[in-house]
Amino acid sequence: MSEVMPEADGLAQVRALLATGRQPSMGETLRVSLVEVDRGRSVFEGRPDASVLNPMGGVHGGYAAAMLDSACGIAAHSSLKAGQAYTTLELKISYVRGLTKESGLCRAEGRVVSVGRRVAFAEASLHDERGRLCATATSTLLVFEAQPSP
Ligand SMILES: CC(C)(COP(=O)(O)OP(=O)(O)OC[C@H]1O[C@@H](n2cnc3c(N)ncnc32)[C@H](O)[C@@H]1OP(=O)(O)O)[C@@H](O)C(=O)NCCC(=O)NCCSC(=O)Cc1ccccc1
Repeated sequence: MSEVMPEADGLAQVRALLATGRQPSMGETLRVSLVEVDRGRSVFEGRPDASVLNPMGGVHGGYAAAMLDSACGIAAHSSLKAGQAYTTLELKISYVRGLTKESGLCRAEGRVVSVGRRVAFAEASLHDERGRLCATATSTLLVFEAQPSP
């Protein structure tokens, strides 16, 4: 994204991605989509199915982790100035309720807590189609100067 619009701020970059209607490859693999973005806020949706189960038959914990990491990351991205980049340093997940292939359309909403010169903090929560809280996350992200593309 920042490679495509390096002169734009984070919100403009994410909005440009949203406008294409395409998802990065991880989103395509998991069939998880960014559906909303504002400055400091993002929403992802996904419908877990039989392709994302763990050996116990529940939804693999990585599915919710991927949605929550994405929600925290894009919430932080949308708060950045032009020329800044970021990456997740740490992600803490609380699995409150198990997801199943019957959970329906799940929504992960991310929110930035603070953005400093070097570190951003974000949090996210994931609800199932019935509106039940299934998982929460807190994330620490490193903010750094974007490297120009070679
Ligand atoms: C069950 C508990 C851990 C604890 O809940 P508590 O503190 O006791 O709370 P509470 O009693 O309020 O129950 C809440 C609701 O849960 C239901 N329920 C309760 N017990 C069971 C049960 N035994 N089985 C099924 N459901 C149970 C209970 O009826 C209630 O539902 P209801 O309101 O009646 O409709 C809950 O926090 C949870 O499910 N977290 C999600 C964990 C998760 O999904 N982790 C990620 C996947 S792991 C992975 O992938 C790693 C891996 C990968 C690859 C290879 C190997 C491994």
